[in-house]
Amino acid sequence: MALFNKSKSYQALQTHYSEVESLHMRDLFAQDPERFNKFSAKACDIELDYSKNRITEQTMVKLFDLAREAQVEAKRDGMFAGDRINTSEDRAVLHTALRNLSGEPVMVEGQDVMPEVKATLAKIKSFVNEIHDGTRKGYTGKAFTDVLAIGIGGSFLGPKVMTEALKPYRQAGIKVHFVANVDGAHIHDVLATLPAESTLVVMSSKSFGTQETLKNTETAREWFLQSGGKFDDIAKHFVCVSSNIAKATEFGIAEDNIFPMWDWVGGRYSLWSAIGLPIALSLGFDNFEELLSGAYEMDVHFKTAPLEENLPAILGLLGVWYINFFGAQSHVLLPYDHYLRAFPAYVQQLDMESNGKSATPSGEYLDYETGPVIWGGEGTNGQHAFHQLIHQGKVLIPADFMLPLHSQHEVSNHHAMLASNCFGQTQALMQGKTEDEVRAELLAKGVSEEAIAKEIPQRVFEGNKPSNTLLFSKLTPKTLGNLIALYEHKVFVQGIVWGINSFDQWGVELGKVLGNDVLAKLEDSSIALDGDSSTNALIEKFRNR
Ligand SMILES: O=P(O)(O)OC[C@H]1O[C@](O)(CO)[C@@H](O)[C@@H]1O
Repeated sequence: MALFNKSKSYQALQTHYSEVESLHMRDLFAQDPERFNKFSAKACDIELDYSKNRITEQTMVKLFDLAREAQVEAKRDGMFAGDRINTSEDRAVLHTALRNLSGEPVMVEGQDVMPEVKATLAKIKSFVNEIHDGTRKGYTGKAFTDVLAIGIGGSFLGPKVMTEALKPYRQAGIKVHFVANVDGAHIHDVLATLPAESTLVVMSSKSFGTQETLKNTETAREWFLQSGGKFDDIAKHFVCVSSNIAKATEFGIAEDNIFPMWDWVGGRYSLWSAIGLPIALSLGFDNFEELLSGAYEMDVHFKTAPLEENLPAILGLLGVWYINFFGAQSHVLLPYDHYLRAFPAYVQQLDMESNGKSATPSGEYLDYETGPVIWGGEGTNGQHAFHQLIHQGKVLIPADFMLPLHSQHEVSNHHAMLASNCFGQTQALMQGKTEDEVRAELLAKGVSEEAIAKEIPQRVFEGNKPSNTLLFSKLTPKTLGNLIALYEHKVFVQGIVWGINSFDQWGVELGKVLGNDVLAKLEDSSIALDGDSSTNALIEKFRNR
């Protein structure tokens, strides 16, 4: 198959781009009162308004052609069917099996994985229920009051962000705390607040080989032993989630306390597996199941809806439009929902670790851009911080706005104010403010012509800045499942279009290897410093601190 930028549909889009580049959305809206209806779609609980994009009907036709030429539909079906699409690691990619509520088998190498998936869910359910009803107790006979969840990357962000997003659904009587960073300040501060006799430690590491997680777990174990726990009590207080059962048992975790996961679940796609145990501990198993069912709903939509109505396809293709034709290098996520404030950080790993690639699986280097920088933060806070650059900076930053129609807490008219800011921002980004409007405003204030001439360039908003708006009724576990799966599949669509493997992450390996080499040098000053002069000097400074 031709590389993305050699394909017929890419060439067609390039010609089309030169025809539409100068169109202003302000005019497109004025010319077509049906624009919202033409460019909006709904799936599950999510309504997507993508009318404020620099597109015409022809743009979308051509983008769908691009997806078809890249065989997005066939490859999507391959992923759901267990094809080994993570070629560099020779693995299937089956996070969708973890929320497969269809009752249909999912085969990997001739074996149905669903019985194992269901057995693990049953194990999570009974474990969580026993913690919540106090059947499982700590070493002094007290019921558990706290959970210390240790993990990093996909073994941290999913559980952390979901439990934060679903705060109103948390179970009373149990608090979940997260530690990821190897910076001792993190675990120090968290441990200082925890009662050892009623704290359950959940260590999550797919590989059971991640330096930060292993160190934090060792530190937690020492703390436990120094706080009154005996060696034999460890089994009551420490459980782990891993696909590396051998390493976990070698580390001293009782086999019964290991929740399995599988190599066909990528770390950044793993919150649906036992990696989600802290979510179930925080919210209760039923809410965890609701999260899974929301993701399943989106899977069904992604699998069955024609591309023209397919939310992940639409979002993915619009991203490609801006990255590869308009030269956008970043994409901003703007949840207008306090509980979703960490959502950009979650999607940052999902997207950047998946699509931060520069070669095809068959070994060709790419001469076009792939994954963008993902960033963002909650509205309205960002409006008083970084939105300035999106409105008037020299770079084009497509935005996704997100808003629940109902707040978890209807306090006074806060929610209407929040919504008005969200919608008002998308409107301002789209329409901008013209020279004439600025002039009229300043003339009315009695400003001189000379001053107006200087002021105009500073006060004009070019507008024509693209945004999507995603509305949902309320941030429930199910809707959050919809939303996360939507972004997972968006990333998949883009990866297919760009012809990359979205499921490996070789780019993080070199840093790990060099980090270990440096650690040895920091801890043993007899090791010769044989690196570059900068790294040698930095090590020297640390040795001599
Ligand atoms: O669950 P593990 O194996 O500890 O890995 C944690 C994270 O580290 C990474 O492998 C990157 O270093 C991520 O992909 C993963 O989510």
